Amino acid sequence: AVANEAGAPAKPGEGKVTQPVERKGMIDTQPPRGTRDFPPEDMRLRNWLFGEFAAVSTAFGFEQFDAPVLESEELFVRKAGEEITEQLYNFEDKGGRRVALRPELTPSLARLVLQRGKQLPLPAKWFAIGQCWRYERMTRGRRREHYQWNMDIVGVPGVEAEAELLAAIVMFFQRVGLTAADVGIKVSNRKVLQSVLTQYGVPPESFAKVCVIVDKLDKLPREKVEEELRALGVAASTIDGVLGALQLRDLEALAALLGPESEAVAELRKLWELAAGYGFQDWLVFDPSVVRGLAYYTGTVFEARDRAGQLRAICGGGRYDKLLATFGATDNTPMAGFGFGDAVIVELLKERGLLPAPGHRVDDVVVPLDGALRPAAAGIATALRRGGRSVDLVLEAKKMKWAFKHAEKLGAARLVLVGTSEWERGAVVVKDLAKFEQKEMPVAELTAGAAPPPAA
Ligand SMILES: OCc1cccc(Br)n1
Repeated sequence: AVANEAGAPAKPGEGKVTQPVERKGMIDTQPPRGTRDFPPEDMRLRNWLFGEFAAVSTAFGFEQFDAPVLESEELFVRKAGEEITEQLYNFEDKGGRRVALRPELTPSLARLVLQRGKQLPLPAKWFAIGQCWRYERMTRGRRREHYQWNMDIVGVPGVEAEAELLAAIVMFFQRVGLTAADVGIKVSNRKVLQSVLTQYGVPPESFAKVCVIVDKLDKLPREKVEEELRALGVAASTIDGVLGALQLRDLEALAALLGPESEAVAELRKLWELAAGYGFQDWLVFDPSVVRGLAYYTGTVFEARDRAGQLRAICGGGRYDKLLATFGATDNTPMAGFGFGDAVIVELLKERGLLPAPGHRVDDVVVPLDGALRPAAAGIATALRRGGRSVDLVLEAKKMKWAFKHAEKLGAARLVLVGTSEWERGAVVVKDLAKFEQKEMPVAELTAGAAPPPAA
C-alpha cells in the first residue's frame, strides 16, 4: 500500500501518493482480486471473440459506441433489490462525487440517448463491447469484472426489434460453430407475469420487485422465493398462481390462461412468426419462467442457455420501454437490447472444442548480418511494413542460425537477410520458409508493394 506522510497505510480517500515506501522485496504481480490480465496469448483469444461480436453487429448495420467505465452512481441506483445494484462497485471520489464502475452498459446508452434528445435519428441501432464491474464479497470467489457485448435498438416499439436482436445472437452462435442442439434461447414476456399479478390484485408498483424475486427461481429454493414474495406482501395464493403460470410450456396454454386479447400472447406469436422468417425458430423455446433479473424490462425477455443446462446464461436481454422515464424523460422511447458476457461463452466453446488458439505470427523477419547494415535493414522493414507486411526487425547483432530459429518460432513466411556483399549489388537474400527455398532478390523487387512514404 502507498503510505501517507505518517507512514501509516493510506485510508480510502487519503490515497495521496507521497514518497514511495522503501520496498521490501517484489511487488505483488497478480492483478487486483476478481480481475484478469490479458497477456498476449489470452488477448489474441479476446480479440478473436470481440472480432466476432463486432462482425455480427456490423452485419446488422449497427454503429459502435462507448462511454466511460466510471459513471455517476445515480445512473444505477434502483430500488428493486437487483443483484447488479446491490453489488455496485461504487465510491466517493476525491471531489466528493458519488461514482460507480458501470455494472452494465444499458444505463450509459440511455444517458447518451437522452443527451442527444431529438437530435438522435430513430431508429438507432447501437452496439458496444465494454468492461463492466461488480463488487462482490470474494467469499464466492467470482470475478469482479467482465466484458459485455451489447446490441440495442432505440425507437422501434414492435417485436421486430427483438426478432432482429435474436437473429444477431443466432448468427454469432452459428459463426463460432454452435448449433440449436447446443444452445436454446428461452423467450417469454413480462406481460405474462404482469397479467397474472393483475388478476391477483397485486399493485403495479410491486411489479419490478416481484420480477427480480421470481427471477431467482432457478438459483434459489422455491420456499426462499416464496418467503421473499411474502415479505413483499404477495399473498400465498397469488404466489401459487404466479408459479403455476410459469410452469406453462406452450403458447396455446398461455392463451387459454390469459385469454385471446392478451398482448403477451400476441407479441410472442408475432415473434415466433418473424423467427420462422429469419430461419432461427429452432433456437427458440417458449419458457414463461424466464423473467431476467433486471428491474427495467417491460415486455419480451430472453436468455440463451446451453441445452445441457450446465452453465449460467450465455446472454440475455429484452424490451425496456420505460427506462428513459426513470431518468426523468417526459416521453417514453421504446428500447430493446441484450448483454452478452465474455466468460460463459468461452467456457461453452472450450467444452465443445470450438475454442480457436490463434498463434502469434509475423510475415517477415528482417535481420542485418552486419551492424553497419542496420540502417539499411530498418529501411527495408519500413518499406515492407508500408506494403502491409507485419515485420519483426531483429534489433541486436545475431547470427544467421539464431535468426532462422527466431523466424520459425514467429511462424514467419520469409526471412530477409541483409548481407554486405548482396547489399553492394542492391540486393538481399530472401528465404522462403514454407518452400525452403532461398534466393537473392533486388531490394526494389522485394519492396515493390510498398506504398510511398507519406508526403512531408
Ligand atoms: O453479469 C453480472 C456482472 C456484472 C458486472 C461484472 C460481472 Br463479472 N458480472
